[in-house]
Amino acid sequence: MEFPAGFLEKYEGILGEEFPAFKASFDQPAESAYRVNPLKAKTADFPDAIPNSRLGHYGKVSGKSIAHATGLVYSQEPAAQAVAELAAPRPGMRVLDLCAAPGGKSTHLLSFMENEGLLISNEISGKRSKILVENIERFGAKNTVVLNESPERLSKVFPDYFDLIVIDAPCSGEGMFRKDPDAMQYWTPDYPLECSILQKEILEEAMKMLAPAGSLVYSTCTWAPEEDELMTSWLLEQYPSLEKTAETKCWPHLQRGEGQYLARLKDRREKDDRPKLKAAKSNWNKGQKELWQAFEKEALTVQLHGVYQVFGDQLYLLPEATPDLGRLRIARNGLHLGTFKKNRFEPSFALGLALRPDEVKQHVSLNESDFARYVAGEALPGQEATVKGWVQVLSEGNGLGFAKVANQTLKNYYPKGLRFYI
Ligand SMILES: C[S@@+](CC[C@H](N)C(=O)[O-])C[C@H]1O[C@@H](n2cnc3c(N)ncnc32)[C@H](O)[C@@H]1O
Repeated sequence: MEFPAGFLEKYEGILGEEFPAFKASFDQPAESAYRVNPLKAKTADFPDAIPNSRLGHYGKVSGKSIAHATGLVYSQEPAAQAVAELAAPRPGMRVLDLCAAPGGKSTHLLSFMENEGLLISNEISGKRSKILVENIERFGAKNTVVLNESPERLSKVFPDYFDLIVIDAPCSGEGMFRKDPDAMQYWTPDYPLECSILQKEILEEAMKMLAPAGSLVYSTCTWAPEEDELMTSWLLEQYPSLEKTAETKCWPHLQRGEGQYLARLKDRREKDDRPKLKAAKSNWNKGQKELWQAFEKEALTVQLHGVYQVFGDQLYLLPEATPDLGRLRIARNGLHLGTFKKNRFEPSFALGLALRPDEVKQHVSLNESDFARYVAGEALPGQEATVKGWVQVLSEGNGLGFAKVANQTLKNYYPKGLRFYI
C-alpha cells in the first residue's frame, strides 16, 4: 500500500517497537462485520459473534439479502461498533447523535433504546442526511427525528437538553486507510491539526446541549493524537465539570478491526431542573384524524401514541416528549405514517418496516423467490381469497412495507428508488 508522505514516519515515532506489526496489518484485508437489530420481531442464528459485543458478528452481509432489506442486520466494521456499545443509552433517554450519517452509530444507539425516549440523529450534509433517513427507517425506528443542521443552530434550540451526546467527529480518517485507500488523498502531516480545529468548534456547540449529569461520547476513526487524546485533554481543561470515565483506542495490529478512538466524559454537575422547552404539538385537522383512525382500525391491532404532524399531504408521528423543532431543517419528522389521498389514507413503507407483525391485522409472507419479485417491483398474483385490503408484507418474519391485496393479487408499493434485481 502507498502511504502519503510523512504518515509512516509519524507512526514509527509514536509506536516504536510496535510499528512493524502496525505496518504489516495494512497487508491484511480489512475486517468486515455487522450487527443484529434487536428491534426486529424475528431474529436468526448468526455465526461468529464478536467477543464482548452484545450484537456484533464478524463477516459480510449482502445488501440484497432479506436480512438487510428488512433491517435485521447493519454492516459495520468491528472497531466502529465499540462507540455505541460504550455509549449504550437506556430506554427513555434524550440522545443526540450530532454527526450521524450514514447512521452506523445512530442505529446502534437505537438498539439499546427499545424505541423509547428520543434520538435526534443529525447530519450537516443534505445529501448524506437522506442516506441517514433510509438507514433509520430500515432499522424500524419509532422514536427518531433526523435533522439536517449545523451544530450552531442546534445548540440554540436544545440548551442543556440531552442525557447523552455522541460526537463521531469528521476526522483525518487514518483508521479507514486499509478499508478505503481513497481516504488517504486528503492526508498531509498538517491535516490532523486542521481537523482538530473543526472538532473543537463542534464540541463547543455540543457542550451547550449537554444536560447536567449527562454523558458525552467522543470518537474518531483516526489514530492522530491531535484529534484523539489531546482533544479529550482539551475538553477536560475547558469544562472542569467533565470527568473521563472511559478511553479506548483500536489498532489493527492489536485487534480484529479498523482504527477508532473513543472516550466517554461524564458531567458532574448536579442533576437539576432543565429549562422547559416548548413541546411539539399535533397539527392535523378533524378530517385527517378521521382518515388515519379509519386506517388504524381497519389495518392495525394497536393504537399509536405521540404527536401527529402533517406536512403537505404526509402524516408523521413524533415521540410524545419531542420539543418544538422550530425552524430547524427536518429530514425525517419522526415516523412517517403515510399519505392522505382523496378520502383515504395510504400507509408508508417506513410504517411497514417499523411495526411488528403482531401490531398489524393481515400479512402476506414472501418466500425467497417472491421476495426477489417483490423487491423488483412486481405484483404478486395468487394470494388467498380471504385476504383483502392493506397487508404488511413479511419476509423471514419481519416487515418489509405495506401492500394492497385486491382480487387475490398483491399490488406492489415497494418504493421505486429502493427496487433492485437479484
Ligand atoms: C465520521 S462521519 C460520521 C459517521 C456516522 N457517525 C456513522 O457511524 O455512520 C462524520 C460526519 O460529520 C459530518 N460533518 C462534517 N462537518 C461537520 C460539521 N462542521 N459539523 C457537524 N458535522 C459535520 C460529515 O458530513 C460526516 O457525515
